[in-house]
Amino acid sequence: MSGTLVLVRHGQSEWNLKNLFTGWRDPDLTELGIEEAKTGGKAIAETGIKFDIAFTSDLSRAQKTLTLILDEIGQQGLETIRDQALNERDYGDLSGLNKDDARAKWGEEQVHIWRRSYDIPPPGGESLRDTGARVWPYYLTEILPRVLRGEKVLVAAHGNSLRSLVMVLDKLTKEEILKLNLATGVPMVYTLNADSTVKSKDVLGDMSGAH
Ligand SMILES: O=C(O)[C@@H](CO)OP(=O)(O)O
Repeated sequence: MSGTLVLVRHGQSEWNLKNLFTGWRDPDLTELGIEEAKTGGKAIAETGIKFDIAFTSDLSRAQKTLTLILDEIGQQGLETIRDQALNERDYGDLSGLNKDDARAKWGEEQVHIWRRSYDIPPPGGESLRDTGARVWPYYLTEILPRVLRGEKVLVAAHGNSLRSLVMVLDKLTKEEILKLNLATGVPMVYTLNADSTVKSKDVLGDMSGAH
């Protein structure tokens, strides 16, 4: 029996809007972010999926996005597990800095490497590989077994914690993951085979504007 896994990045946060590195800091959603979460929820509602459980991180922007989605799909009160294993990549010393100021200081290329490379961490923070080293075991032990039992599972998390998952699910190389950006509030619907590989992937929205 194959279940369903829906991954969604939180809606725009105050610090996304201000163009600040966020990581484990905890800004709220913006008005636009609230709308994005609702739009993502409406898109899920159209599929008719009813979830058995939801997972989210320890950070408000992901938790609020989840609440807004659950409102839209009429599943308020769904059992939800919060865990910091799903938190955003820790941006270390860059947390709270403006991304354009960082480019001016360290150069466009270096900042892109810190933001999107697989194994080069920002100073004092986590690389995508480091992030995956906590997200992936959590997925394997807590989330995947439920999907393989046929449950429908919703995960509301973050740009880079989800990139680390998508990298493995979609079998992306280090080069391919460098180019992958996830849009805020756009759900990705996966069905899995019994061997845990991906059977289908459906993106409910537009990822092309993501940066
Ligand atoms: O600041 C962050 O924590 C992340 C997500 O917003 O930014 P980036 O897209 O640069 O990895």
